[in-house]
Amino acid sequence: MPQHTDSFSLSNVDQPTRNVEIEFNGVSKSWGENHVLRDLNLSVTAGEKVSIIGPSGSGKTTILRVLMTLETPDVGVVSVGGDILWDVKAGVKPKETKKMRATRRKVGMVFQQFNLFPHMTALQNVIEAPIHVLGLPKKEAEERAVELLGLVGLKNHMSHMPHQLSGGQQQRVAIARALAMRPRVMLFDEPTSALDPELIGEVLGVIRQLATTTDMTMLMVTHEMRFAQDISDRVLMFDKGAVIEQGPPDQIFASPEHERTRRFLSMMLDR
Ligand SMILES: Nc1ncnc2c1ncn2[C@@H]1O[C@H](COP(=O)(O)OP(=O)(O)OP(=O)(O)O)[C@@H](O)[C@H]1O
Repeated sequence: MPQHTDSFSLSNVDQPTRNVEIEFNGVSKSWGENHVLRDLNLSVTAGEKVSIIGPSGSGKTTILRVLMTLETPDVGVVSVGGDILWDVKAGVKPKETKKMRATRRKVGMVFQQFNLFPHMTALQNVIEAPIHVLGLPKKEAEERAVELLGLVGLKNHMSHMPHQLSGGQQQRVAIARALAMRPRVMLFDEPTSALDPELIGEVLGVIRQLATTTDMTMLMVTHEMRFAQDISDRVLMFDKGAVIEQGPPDQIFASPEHERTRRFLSMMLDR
C-alpha cells in the first residue's frame, strides 16, 4: 500500500474512522431484462487502489454511477466511509439531507468526457464547486485551485478556456476539479478513453501520482491493462454484472484462474 506523504493539501482529507471505505452488499440493477449488476458484494479498504477491468457492457461504469448516486440500485445496500448511501430494501434513498450531501461529497468522479464548463477558464472550473457547494471563501478556493492545477501540471494554463486546451489538459483540469472537493474516494471511469493516444500518458501520469502519493481510496475502471497492473493494489475482473475473479495484479495478470479472464486479457494485451 503506498505510504501517505504531505506533498500537497489532500493530506488534509479527514481520515476514515473505519477500515472499510466502500461497501456494496447484495446490490442488483437491471434495465428490463438486462441484469447489469447481479447481487454485487464488494468491499474496498480505505486507501486501497482498485482497478475494475472487464468487457464492454459488463456493468463497470454502473458501479461507479451508483456510488455517485447517479443510478438507483433495485436492491441492496451501499455505504461510503461507514455512512449508508443506498439501502433500497429499507427504502432509504439519497434524499437531499445535510448528512446525505456530506456522504455524497466524500466521493469524486472523473468521467470519460471531461465535461468542463465551456465558458469558464481552467481556474474558474476548479473553484466553482468549492465556492458554491462547500461555501469556501473565494481566496481559499482559489489558493486550493492554484495548488491543484499546479499538481496536474497546468500552472501555466490557468486562464485558458477549455477550447484552448488539449483533451489531455482538459481531463487534467477535470481531475483537479474533482480533487478540489477533497473527496476521500476518487472514481475514474475510463479517463483516457476519449483521448488521442499521444495524450493518454499525461493523464495516466497524474493518476499514477495520486495513487502513489495520497491515501485516497481509488476505484478505476480502465482498459489500460499495463497501467492497472502497475498501480493497483487489487484488480477486479467483471463480467455480466458480477466480479468473477479478483486479486493482486500480479496474480490476475500472470496467472488468471478464470477462462473468461484469460481470454479477455489476451485480447486486451494484444491490442
Ligand atoms: N440508462 C440506461 N438505460 C438502459 N440501459 C443502460 C443504461 N445505462 C447503461 N445501460 C446498459 O447497462 C449495461 C452496462 O453498462 P455499463 O456502462 O455499466 O457497462 P461497462 O462495463 O462500463 O461498459 P463500457 O466498458 O463499454 O463502458 C450495458 O448493457 C448498457 O447498455
